[in-house]
Amino acid sequence: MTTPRADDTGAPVIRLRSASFGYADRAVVSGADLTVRPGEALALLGPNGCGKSTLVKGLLGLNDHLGGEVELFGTPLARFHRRSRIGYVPQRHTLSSSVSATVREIVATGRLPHQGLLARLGARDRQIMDQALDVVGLTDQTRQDVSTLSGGQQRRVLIARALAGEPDALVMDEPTAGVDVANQRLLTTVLQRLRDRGVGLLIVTHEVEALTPVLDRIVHMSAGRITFDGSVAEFEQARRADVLALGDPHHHHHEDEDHAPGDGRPPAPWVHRAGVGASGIRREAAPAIGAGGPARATRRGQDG
Ligand SMILES: Nc1ncnc2c1ncn2[C@@H]1O[C@H](COP(=O)(O)OP(=O)(O)OP(=O)(O)O)[C@@H](O)[C@H]1O
Repeated sequence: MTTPRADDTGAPVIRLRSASFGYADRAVVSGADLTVRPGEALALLGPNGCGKSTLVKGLLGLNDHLGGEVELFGTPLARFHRRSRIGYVPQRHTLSSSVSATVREIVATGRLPHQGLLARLGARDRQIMDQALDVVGLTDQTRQDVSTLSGGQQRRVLIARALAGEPDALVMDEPTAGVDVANQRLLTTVLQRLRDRGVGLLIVTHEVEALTPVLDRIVHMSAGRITFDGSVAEFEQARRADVLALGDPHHHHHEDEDHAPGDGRPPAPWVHRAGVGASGIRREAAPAIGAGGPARATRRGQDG
């Protein structure tokens, strides 16, 4: 039995149209248009606090969807239930030191959606887990308690867990943070292989250089808005021309730099997307979303 690696209908794995996300009705990300197709790898860049994590969590239904449309594999977010098709590596390791679990046990949870209730791990499950542990370089640590691992090793456990789920799309929030160069390379090779098999990849990162061989496109955000969406070469051009006010991708800025006011620059010619380029790069605070009523945007898919 073979599992299809990409959506049969050819629908984008992720599609946002003018999507807004936030917390408790405060929009942090506004008017985001973004499409990830099967076999496409995108990096999402931008300064600290611009809303990258909010965007990726939002499209997974992990915070408030305040406007616009979100579709996963062609299905509106509110009606999407095949969660196991999307692997998610959250930002910062969330493996609590108060929970005692081995590396293998954590990775095994990645197989849960593929098992029946109370089902035991079969030979195939074990094989996939072994492969996942191998590609992140943790084969020798499988019996170790995760609380004894370094931050970078814990990130690799979370990556292995996501890989063990055999997802058709992978959303990763800074997967290479704290991971040494050798393992970053390993991860890049794995991501390349997944992409070639039709898996769609959306990767939030501050370390785009390590991932460049995998990437089809780079998306850049600033102050809650997507300000660039283009090829790696176009991004490099834009960066060299300094038309995006990209800043230093490694720069960790302070609280008060968040949502910097407009810098008055003209819209970047590199911004390909209709609606961003056409209206220029908007850097002012996002308009209040949902002012027309309490409409929970998560229901939009059903309403219209
Ligand atoms: N759970 C939350 N509740 C309320 N506000 C939040 C929450 N998480 C993030 N925010 C706010 O949303 C804004 C964007 O944060 P987000 O984490 O999405 O940025 P980011 O681009 O991923 O930053 P970084 O590169 O530092 O990870 C920030 O102003 C932050 O304070």
